[in-house]
Amino acid sequence: MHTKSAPNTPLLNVNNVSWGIANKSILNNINVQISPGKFVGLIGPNGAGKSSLLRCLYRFNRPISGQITFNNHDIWQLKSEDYAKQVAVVLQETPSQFNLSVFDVIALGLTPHKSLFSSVTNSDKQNIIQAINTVGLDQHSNQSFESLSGGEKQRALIARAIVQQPQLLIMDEPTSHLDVKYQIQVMELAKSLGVTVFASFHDLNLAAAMCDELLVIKNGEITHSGTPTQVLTENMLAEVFGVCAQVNSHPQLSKAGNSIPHITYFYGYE
Ligand SMILES: Nc1ncnc2c1ncn2[C@@H]1O[C@H](COP(=O)(O)OP(=O)(O)OP(=O)(O)O)[C@@H](O)[C@H]1O
Repeated sequence: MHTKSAPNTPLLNVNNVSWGIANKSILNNINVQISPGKFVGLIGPNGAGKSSLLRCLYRFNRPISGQITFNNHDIWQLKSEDYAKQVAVVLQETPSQFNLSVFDVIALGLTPHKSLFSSVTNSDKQNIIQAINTVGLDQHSNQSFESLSGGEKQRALIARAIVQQPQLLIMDEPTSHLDVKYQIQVMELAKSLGVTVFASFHDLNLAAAMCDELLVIKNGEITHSGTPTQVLTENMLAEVFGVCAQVNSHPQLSKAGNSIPHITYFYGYE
């Protein structure tokens, strides 16, 4: 399946999706539309349902009701390898990659595109090397993946996603263990790929700077959506996150020339 969606058709459409476990409702009637080429952020307090929703999108959680379509196809009707060709996932916890080298981990991005016994071609190798260079890991290509720093691991996983050539990149708090430089670097790298990205964030200022649109989830329901300026208001921060904050404009504009909201938190308020 390689159909591209028309510019105004959502790439991903989440229609009235609910999910829960053992009679506990965790996601309630979620409606989300992600347009092609957008960088969309998912924010919300701990336990709000961010990972649960993202897991529904990469078919780890099967919704109890509702439908998720990708390019107008129900994702549960697609063959798993077809969906894996189109959707790459970068998670917060790096899965153990045994003793694979950085090169080998990045080469795993080819897996959905290869039949069982087909070998890595010269052009595949060139694509892998190019992805390694893009994320700045050329000096680490033969190093074992496990020995990389946290930020280098996340960059290697993004390189794996680049090799996979997906239409949609899903990222679940991919920067939460990283220092501030790597947080910015990993997100800017994801943004530079030019693919549609749906990512969850805890750092709301980073989300404001990176995202075209934000969705807020609380208690398993989407409560706010829109541009960062529309969503990141002092009222929303008080209602949803329970914090007292002031929202100003960041001194920089976004690459598209839009104002970027910047949050200053106040301490000592209940
Ligand atoms: N497999 C599961 N079994 C039982 N409860 C679950 C399961 N998955 C999620 N939950 C519960 O659902 C709620 C939402 O969890 P989820 O991980 O989606 O939240 P989150 O917004 O990603 O949180 P955080 O910001 O803390 O990572 C939590 O109360 C969590 O304990």
